[in-house]
Amino acid sequence: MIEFDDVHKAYRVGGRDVAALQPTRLTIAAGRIFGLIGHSGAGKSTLLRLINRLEEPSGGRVLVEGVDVATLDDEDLRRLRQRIGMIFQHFNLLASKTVADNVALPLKLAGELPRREIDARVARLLARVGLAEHASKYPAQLSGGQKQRVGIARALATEPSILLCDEATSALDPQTTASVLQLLAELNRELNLTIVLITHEMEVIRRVCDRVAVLDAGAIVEEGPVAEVFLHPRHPTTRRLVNEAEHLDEREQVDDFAHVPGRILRLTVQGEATYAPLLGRLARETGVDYSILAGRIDRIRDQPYGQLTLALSGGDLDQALSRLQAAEVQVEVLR
Ligand SMILES: Nc1ncnc2c1ncn2[C@@H]1O[C@H](COP(=O)(O)OP(=O)(O)OP(=O)(O)O)[C@@H](O)[C@H]1O
Repeated sequence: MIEFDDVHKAYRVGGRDVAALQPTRLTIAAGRIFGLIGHSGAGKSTLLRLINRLEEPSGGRVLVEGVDVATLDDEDLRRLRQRIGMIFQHFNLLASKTVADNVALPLKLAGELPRREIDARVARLLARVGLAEHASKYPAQLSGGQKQRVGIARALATEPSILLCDEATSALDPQTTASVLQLLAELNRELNLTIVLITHEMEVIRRVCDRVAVLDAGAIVEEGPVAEVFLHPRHPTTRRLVNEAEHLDEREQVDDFAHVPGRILRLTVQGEATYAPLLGRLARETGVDYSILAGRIDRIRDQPYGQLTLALSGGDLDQALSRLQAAEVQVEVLR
């Protein structure tokens, strides 16, 4: 578990303090994938780097597995960092070393394992991330996705319980992003690894995270289970981030529907109910007509969900609304 207990951070710039993180309380449960999202400059990297003390807090306490990281001496801090792996947007691999030597590096620096065991662990890790045949290549000979897999193998070399991901997929194309996120989700399950990832893309959060915190101007403005935050965003920044992911413009959408007659509703369905023949039945039983104005059926991590914007007209509208509510559909009346 990682806890932020009233942690704040200001950087000293040109003789004055610039606040990067407002006093923050946050708990990140062990074994889960926790996402931090926000626009550029929101304070995501600062928050992440406080966990392994790459940044020192200006106040408050950061607790990792119950230990206040500020109290650690150099030796204990070194051990903490072995338990916290980290991967980066631009991979940070050493160009002059082979893939295998990059992965072996943290183990050589730790100086705790004999050469034979290091080699065996590196081979195991490279096989796990799908790079067994690339062990003696150099980073320049790899694709972006392969480089990030090397980064992941290196981060896992010291068998950490926590993995910090700093915009780990931001330099990758969508397909490669999906496969790297899939790998992170598998590692989370196999190793019971706690993953904290930062991103500016809601899609990344939707695909892999269990919980999410939204950062805006150095403050957490919304925090909760991904399905809750993604499907029912409350803060304007969260709504903007969700709309960016959906390629929607909230204002435009309302204007688009101005000429559509009837009541306009947004329906949200989660789990197996997503696939139920809901609308046909509703139309038959209540006599309402429906038209679908916008919608998406997809998954949040492994859970299906559907979100549809509908116009309903004719028939018994009140009965239609109460039937929808009874069918475990969340209904928002937009107009
Ligand atoms: N070392 C530093 N010295 C001075 N100011 C800093 C430093 N690091 C970050 N800042 C400032 O702190 C604020 C938060 O930065 P941070 O990098 O944590 O945000 P971020 O959300 O990770 O942004 P990005 O997505 O652009 O990396 C910004 O205003 C930034 O300019």
